Amino acid sequence: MKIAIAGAGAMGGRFGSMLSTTENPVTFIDLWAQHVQAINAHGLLVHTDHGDERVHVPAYLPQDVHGSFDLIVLFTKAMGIAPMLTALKPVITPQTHILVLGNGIGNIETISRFVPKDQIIAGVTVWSAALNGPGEITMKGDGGVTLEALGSNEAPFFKQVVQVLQDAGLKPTASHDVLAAIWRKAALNSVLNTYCTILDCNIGEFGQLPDHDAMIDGVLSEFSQIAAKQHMHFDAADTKQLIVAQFPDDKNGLHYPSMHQDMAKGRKTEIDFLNGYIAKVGARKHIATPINAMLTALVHSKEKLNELQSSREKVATPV
Ligand SMILES: NC(=O)C1=CN([C@@H]2O[C@H](COP(=O)(O)OP(=O)(O)OC[C@H]3O[C@@H](n4cnc5c(N)ncnc54)[C@H](OP(=O)(O)O)[C@@H]3O)[C@@H](O)[C@H]2O)C=CC1
Ligand SMILES: CC(C)(CO)C(=O)C(=O)O
Repeated sequence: MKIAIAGAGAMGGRFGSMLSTTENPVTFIDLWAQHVQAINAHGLLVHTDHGDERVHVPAYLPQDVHGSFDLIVLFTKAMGIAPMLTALKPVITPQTHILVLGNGIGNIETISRFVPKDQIIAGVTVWSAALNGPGEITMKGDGGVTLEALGSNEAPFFKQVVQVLQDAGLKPTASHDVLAAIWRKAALNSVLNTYCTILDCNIGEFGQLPDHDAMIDGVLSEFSQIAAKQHMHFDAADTKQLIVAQFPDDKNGLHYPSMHQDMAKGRKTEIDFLNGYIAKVGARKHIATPINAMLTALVHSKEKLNELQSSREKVATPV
């Protein structure tokens, strides 16, 4: 199976590195030229629980990729999906399947604008990773993948994908209700990613805060109301269990969520696909979602402050 990782940052780097241990050829595709150059020059430097290694996988800018792929694993941010698929149009054929495991609600709808539903495999992952700089990632802790073929889980290609993920040690589980899994993961991210970003802490530290219970319950109760309105299966108690399961150091306790990483780098976050989605639907359907609306406003305010501070620094730096 010819595999491309489109968006070879933290998670793309992790999945590409692990998949490259199987017999299937892997190609990295990323928009960041310096990152692509570093991977091609020295391999991707990967810090793991078992030491450091260099992973040698060819990397390309989207406009330089040729040929076609059986599977494109999308690991851009939610807002990067449409630009990446637009750039990859020439290498997407009717045989190409797109696997999307990124965070947020609405990714399937975005991808459906580019390929028919039966070419999409959707899911979620609680593996974690951090992009340290060009050509270097950290991938520690434990995780898993939940996925479903939007065509049929009985399709031979889907079974092959599950086997390849299994061979790579990525711990896949085939699901028959991936939308419920996506909502559960989005709720987890709307708690962990958002609070850790606002409070500037990692997941283990958040778990030690005396008020973490009330903070979790506030977000999840509004998720429950919006899910019920949309006829979506959502179990707040089960989601809370999954959140609490991330606190130990050997799970994701030492991890700074991807939103925290984005904020630290002065990038836009995925807040509009998480708490922001709940607040937006709440406003449209006249359901009060004050907690998710306030958290969304706080994260957008931090993004704005980053922007103001960096433009002040630019003005202050002599040329
Ligand atoms: N990091 C983690 O531990 C986890 C992340 N996820 C999810 O996986 C997906 C990929 O995340 P992650 O690997 O952390 O991301 P990274 O920032 O490490 O990079 C992923 C890719 O997204 C692009 N990108 C980064 N920021 C932006 C932005 N503001 N706008 C558009 N494109 C951007 C990068 O492109 P460029 O080369 O141009 O920078 C890169 O190709 C996200 O949906 C994330 O929520 C899920 C589970 C865990
Ligand atoms: C690892 C995890 C689950 C932490 O919230 C995540 O999805 C992220 O960092 O975006």
